[in-house]
Amino acid sequence: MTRALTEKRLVLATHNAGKAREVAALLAEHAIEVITAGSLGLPVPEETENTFVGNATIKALAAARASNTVSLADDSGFSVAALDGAPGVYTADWAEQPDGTRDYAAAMAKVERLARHSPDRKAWFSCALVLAWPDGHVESFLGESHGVWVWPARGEKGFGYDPMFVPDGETQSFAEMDPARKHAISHRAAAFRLLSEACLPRR
Ligand SMILES: O=c1nc[nH]c2c1ncn2[C@H]1C[C@H](O)[C@@H](COP(=O)(O)OP(=O)(O)OP(=O)(O)O)O1
Ligand SMILES: [Mg+2]
Repeated sequence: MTRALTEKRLVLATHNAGKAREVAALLAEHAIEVITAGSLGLPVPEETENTFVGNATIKALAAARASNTVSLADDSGFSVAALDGAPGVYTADWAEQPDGTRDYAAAMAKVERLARHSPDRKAWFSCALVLAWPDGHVESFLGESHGVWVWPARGEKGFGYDPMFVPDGETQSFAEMDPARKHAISHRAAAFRLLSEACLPRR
């Protein structure tokens, strides 16, 4: 049985500020407040699964158990058809530098270098959203946004790989468009729509 989300506050189990901003905005539309994992000093669990839903489940359950509060995790990534779906669940790893910081310009350049020889420019973002309760119950949702990768990367808005992705039917990259536009058509918005249909009681 699907479990409804009746709480008005939940823990957002992410340490990524770009994601936190987008998910908090989606929740605010339903008058749900967010407690950040950072403010509770929650540990960053290892993402050992090979699916987005698997890794989001690890992060959501760890936060729910540690905080004794219903928690929402987002695991997401960028996939390129010519690379058989890579970097996929390893999207964050491709940006990781030896000193632990992330360099997205370098990560995007790596994608371009490996994919430039293929005429197939199809790419997509995926987002798994998992809600977890302290008793171990979970609800999972997967959203995608399909389009093409472009080079050179363009735009300053958004975060991560946004500058090299143009969704189908759009001319601007995710990093060029108004945040409200990304918000309406993104993988994260698609997953959130499913979550909201399944778990958010209609008022
Ligand atoms: O809308 C997006 N626009 C651009 N890039 C994006 C997007 N959504 C995810 N991404 C990238 C960021 C990160 O390189 C990877 C997710 O990795 P992922 O492990 O899920 O998140 P994370 O480590 O940044 O934060 P955390 O695990 O604490 O939630 O995909
Ligand atoms: Mg992560």
